[in-house]
Amino acid sequence: MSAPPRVLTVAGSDSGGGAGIQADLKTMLALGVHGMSVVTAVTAQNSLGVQGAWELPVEAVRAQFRSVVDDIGVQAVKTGMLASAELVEAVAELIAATDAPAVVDPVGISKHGDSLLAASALESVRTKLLPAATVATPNLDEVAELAGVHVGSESDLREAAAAVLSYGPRWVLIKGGHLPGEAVDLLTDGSEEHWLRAPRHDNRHTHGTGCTLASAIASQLAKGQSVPQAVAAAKEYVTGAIAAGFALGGGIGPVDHGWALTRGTRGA
Ligand SMILES: Nc1ncnc2c1ncn2[C@@H]1O[C@H](COP(=O)(O)OP(=O)(O)O)[C@@H](O)[C@H]1O
Ligand SMILES: Cc1ncc(COP(=O)(O)OP(=O)(O)O)c(N)n1
Repeated sequence: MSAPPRVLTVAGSDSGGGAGIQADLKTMLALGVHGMSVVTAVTAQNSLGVQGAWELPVEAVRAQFRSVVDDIGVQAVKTGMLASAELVEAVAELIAATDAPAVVDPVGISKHGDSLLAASALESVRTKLLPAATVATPNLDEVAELAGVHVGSESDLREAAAAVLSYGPRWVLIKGGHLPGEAVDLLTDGSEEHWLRAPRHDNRHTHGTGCTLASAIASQLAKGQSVPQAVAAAKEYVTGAIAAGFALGGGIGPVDHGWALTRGTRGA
């Protein structure tokens, strides 16, 4: 039997299982690829927020990456929480030297407002990490932090995309999830433009949306899809996961990574 496509996530651990490494690996399983991980940081996290975060040494991150890439090989890489300038720079160097496409989710703060990236790392994200990205997937807070563009409505998304593209990713997907109304995102490489639209689901249990979308894009790229195809398929997947998001703990519950596998059977 032939091996499935292999996808590597380089991200932080979310003990609550809704975002980070855990979201990425569940997404990869749901989308039929073999998921692998490089842990960059460990968070103590639940539906109420982030109670603690600890970075791994750069050496441990490099060693995990080499172990996976040099033996098993990867068809796509996804990056998430990188915590510090040192980790951002090390990971940027590793992915730039790898042939596989890289989906860079420049994670800054969690939905609860907890910081997952040191302010001192922003310049390394701009100058080292974004240029190594095949697709960068900032949300609106990250666009404001990285590029100084404040998006107040859909009509600002083009300006935001141009600003992020100026740092060098091949494609950018600006996620408009924090805007009111339809959930609209803009994918562009500076010449092609793809608008992705989905109905907004009035569900507060949306923890992990960004991680889930980025790892779904990486999974589809690993299967050989083009960037626009991969992003369209990933948008459909994350929209289903948001619609099925469920309550856990006392705060914001996770999206349902397994929605397409377990449709109608959860809780049965
Ligand atoms: N309530 C919602 N209903 C439908 N789609 C949503 C909703 N909230 C976010 N999205 C979509 O989820 C994806 C992730 O976006 P977003 O939540 O902005 O990312 P992040 O988790 O990085 O803040 C985007 O495709 C966005 O349009
Ligand atoms: C360990 C870890 N990594 C990333 C995030 C942010 O995840 P995201 O998908 O953007 O979801 P929200 O936290 O915004 O719901 C995280 N929380 N933890």
